[in-house]
Formats: sequence, structure tokens, C-alpha cells
Amino acid sequence: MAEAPQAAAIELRGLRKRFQEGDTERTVLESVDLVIPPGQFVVLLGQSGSGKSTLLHLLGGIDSPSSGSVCIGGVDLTALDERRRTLFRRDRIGFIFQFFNLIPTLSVLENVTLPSELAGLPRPALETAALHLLGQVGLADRASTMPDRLSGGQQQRVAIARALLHQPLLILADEPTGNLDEHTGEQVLRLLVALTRQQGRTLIMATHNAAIAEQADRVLRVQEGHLLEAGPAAAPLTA
Ligand SMILES: Nc1ncnc2c1ncn2[C@@H]1O[C@H](COP(=O)(O)OP(=O)(O)OP(=O)(O)O)[C@@H](O)[C@H]1O
Repeated sequence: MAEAPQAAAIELRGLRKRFQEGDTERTVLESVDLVIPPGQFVVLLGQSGSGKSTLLHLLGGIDSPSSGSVCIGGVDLTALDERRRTLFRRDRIGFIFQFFNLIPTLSVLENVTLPSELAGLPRPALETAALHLLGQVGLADRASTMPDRLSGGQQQRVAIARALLHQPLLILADEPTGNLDEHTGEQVLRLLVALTRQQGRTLIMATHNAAIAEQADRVLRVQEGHLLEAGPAAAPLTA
């Protein structure tokens, strides 16, 4: 899919998301405008239920806004039909979830290569790249292991390799260490940040880990439907 060469990694304009619950309509996000240039690491804060996952789903094309536009790498997801949006998501977005979502019947290597194979990338080159990435996440010797033989931190490192293999435009991580102990979680986050920085990728991460937020280029907070610059005075966005 064609992309403008200098396009922002993310451009949101007038984004609004409402959910219908019976007779009541709940506005989760309202008037969200945001521009993120390529290569930045952005942390997303916000209380439980504030709308962090909703925003990540809109950025990844998992869900559609009620109004407004979502441009990723210059491609307006709201202008794509469902099939094209699915293909865009598969080819250009990397997801890392709290629960690692590995396929239990596939080996570590197969879990890492599967999404890229589905995207039509050639298998021998993929395996070489996947083994290299598994080395970078410290799992070079576990390629043929089944996921249930790995610790939680190791499983999340497999998920990181899987999310990075197809060289996505945007990596979305939704509380990726919520299921890990604090020490392991922080190690995994540091690895994810280091790898995405090394590859020059854009990473948006919902996390409550203050040490990781300190490493971010930008920290945003979802609060009462609005997206604010996080900081002592929770200022409105200037983007
Ligand atoms: N499919 C849906 N239908 C109706 N309401 C929804 C739906 N998805 C999310 N919501 C509502 O939107 C609000 C924001 O939810 P969201 O999961 O985005 O919050 P969050 O900040 O990620 O929370 P947490 O930190 O607990 O994961 C919540 O009130 C939730 O109930």
C-alpha cells in the first residue's frame, strides 16, 4: 500500500468514540487531535476504564471511530473498507498484548514467523530474520520449544519478536507486562524499547511503569475522554 514518504506515523483528527450500552451512549474519546512523527516512543497513561485500549484499537484499525480520522503512515484507516483495513493491520501494525496470545500448538519459531508468513513474506528469509530476532530477545536456543515450556517473561519476549518481524510501521503495546512480576516486566519493557529504538520504529505503549515512562519521548494521559500531555499540570495537547 502506498505511503507518503514523510508522513506522520500517527495523525488523529477530531477523533471521537462512543459505545452504545442499551439505551445509554458512553463517550470514551472526544475531540482527540494528535500527531506523532515516525520513530517516537510514546507512553499512554490513564486510569482503568479511561479509554487506553480503545485508543490503541482505533490506532491499530481493530475498531473504527464514531467520527474523525485515523491516519497511520499517511494511510487514512477510516477510508478503508473492512478487508483493506484488516490487510493494513496485518502488514503494517505490530501488536503486543498483556496475555501473550501465543499459539500453543506451534513452536516458538513458528509463532514468530506465522503472521509474517500470512502477510506473504518468503519463508526462508523469514526464518533467518526470526532466528536473529529470537537471539536479540535472548531466546536463540528456544526456537523449537513449545510456548507452554516458557516462563511468562520468555513468552512475552516471543510476542515481541513476533510483533517486530514484519517490520511494522507502528507497534502497539497494551499493558504488555500486566501479567508479569515487576522485575521481569521491567526487563521485558526495556528490551522492547531498546529494540524498537534500534530499529527506528514508532512504539505506543499503555503502561503504568514509571521507570519506562521516563524513557519515553512523550507521555500522554487519557482522562475524561480527552488526551492530555501528562505532567504536573496535565496540559491540553498542542499538536
Ligand atoms: N465494545 C465495547 N462496548 C461498550 N463499551 C466499551 C467497549 N469497549 C470498551 N468500552 C468501554 O469504554 C471504556 C474504556 O475502556 P478501555 O478498555 O478502553 O479502558 P482502559 O483505559 O484500557 O482500561 P484498563 O486500564 O482497565 O484496561 C470503559 O468504560 C469500557 O467499559
